[in-house]
This record gives sequence, structure tokens and C-alpha cells, in this order.
Amino acid sequence: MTLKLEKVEVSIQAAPILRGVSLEVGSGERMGLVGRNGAGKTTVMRTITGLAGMSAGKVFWNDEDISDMAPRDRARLGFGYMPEDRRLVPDLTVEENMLLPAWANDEIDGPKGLEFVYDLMPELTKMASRKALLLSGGQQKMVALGRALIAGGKLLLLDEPFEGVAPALAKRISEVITSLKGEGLSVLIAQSELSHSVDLLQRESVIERGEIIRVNVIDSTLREKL
Ligand SMILES: Nc1ncnc2c1ncn2[C@@H]1O[C@H](COP(=O)(O)OP(=O)(O)OP(=O)(O)O)[C@@H](O)[C@H]1O
Repeated sequence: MTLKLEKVEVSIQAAPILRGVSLEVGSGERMGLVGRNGAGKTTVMRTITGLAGMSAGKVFWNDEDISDMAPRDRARLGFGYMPEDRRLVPDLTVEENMLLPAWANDEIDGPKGLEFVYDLMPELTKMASRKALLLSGGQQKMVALGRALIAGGKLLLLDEPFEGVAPALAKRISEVITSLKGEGLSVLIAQSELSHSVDLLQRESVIERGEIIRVNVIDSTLREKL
């Protein structure tokens, strides 16, 4: 399953935010989207989910043009989105928060998704019945990752999954992402620095002021020497 953005333009209140962004995430690929604060990473994520309106350009999923497809229909394609601010419902439990995509989309098998996530992140089992508001920021990131995994069997969009997370938890999140072996699961990870993910990405697209300025192939032999 391949995601392709072609010359995408997004403006907010007449200000150009994305300026001709082209990007491709291959089947099973883990791609980084790296850039400073305000470079446009979140807007790229929101364009893919259909939450940001494009003024020009196209989004393709597996060669199908989904540019005009509503966000809820894109979710049905198996897109999972972990927003930077996590967006958990404070009064719901950890488990209820993770089941939200399954409540909204009857094609998602909630119990099966939960089983998968608990298997991958056993630490979430212990906090399953705890309300989200009682969790630390890092724990909330884990729950948001779990929720995105339940929704996103095909494409996982992770916005700053390591930001503000203690090093041990960041390492754990990195391990979880690396261990995903889903058939052809494509992953796009937005971040302002590479440090936590150099060993989990195959390529990174560098974004500056709403433009992709280069794509780096991350050399696995170099990685082994690090
Ligand atoms: N709703 C909005 N109204 C006005 N400007 C906006 C809005 N959303 C984004 N912007 C502007 O668009 C630009 C890109 O924002 P975006 O959130 O996509 O960047 P980012 O790379 O994700 O940065 P960060 O890591 O700080 O979230 C910024 O200059 C921001 O100020």
C-alpha cells in the first residue's frame, strides 16, 4: 500500500502553509518527516487524514485518487493518526480511549485490536481501567499510539511521538514501532529532531517552510556502526 502526495498546496487564512509538497511512503516503509517547529509537519499529517483542505495537488492511496475523500472514509481505509497533542478523552479509561476508533467505525474489530495492542505493549494492560486524565504525558502517548494502531492497520501517521517523553519511555515507543510487523504497514513519523528514530526509519523527508527540500536515505550499514 503506497501513499503519495503530489504537489500539495495548503493555505490557512490566505497564508501559504504547504507549498507544492510531494512525498511518497512505500508499502511497509517507515518514513520520517523532519523539520523545525512551524515547518508544516502537522499540516502534512492533517492533509493525509483529510482534515486540512488542499487548494491544489493530489493525494493517492494505492494509485487511487483520494483527494476529495472525507476524513471518515479515509479512516476506513485503515489510516491511524496519532496527533501531537494526543487528544485523549480525559474522563474515559485507557481502554475506552483506545476503542474510540472501533466505536466510530464498524469495520474495526475492537477486541482483536485490543488484544494486539496489549500483546505489543503489556504495560497498557495494567492501566486499562484507569482514566486518561490520571496518566503522565508519556503514558498518554503510549495510549494514543495504541489507539492509532487499532485504527491504522495500513497506514500509521505519528506526529511527534517522542516529544516531551522521558528517555526510557521514548526508547520503549521506538521499540514498539520497530517491532510492528504488519504486512505492508506504512508509517510516517513527524518530528523536529531525529535522535530517537534513527534506527527505525528507512528514509526521511526534510521539510522547511512548507517545502520538502530533500529526502535522505538512512544507511543501514551506517546505523549498525552507531
Ligand atoms: N489554524 C491555523 N491558523 C493559522 N496558522 C496556522 C494554523 N495551523 C498552522 N498554522 C501555521 O502553519 C505553519 C505550519 O504549522 P504546522 O503545525 O503544520 O507545523 P509543524 O511543523 O507541525 O510545527 P510544530 O512541530 O510546531 O507543530 C506554522 O507557521 C503555523 O503557524
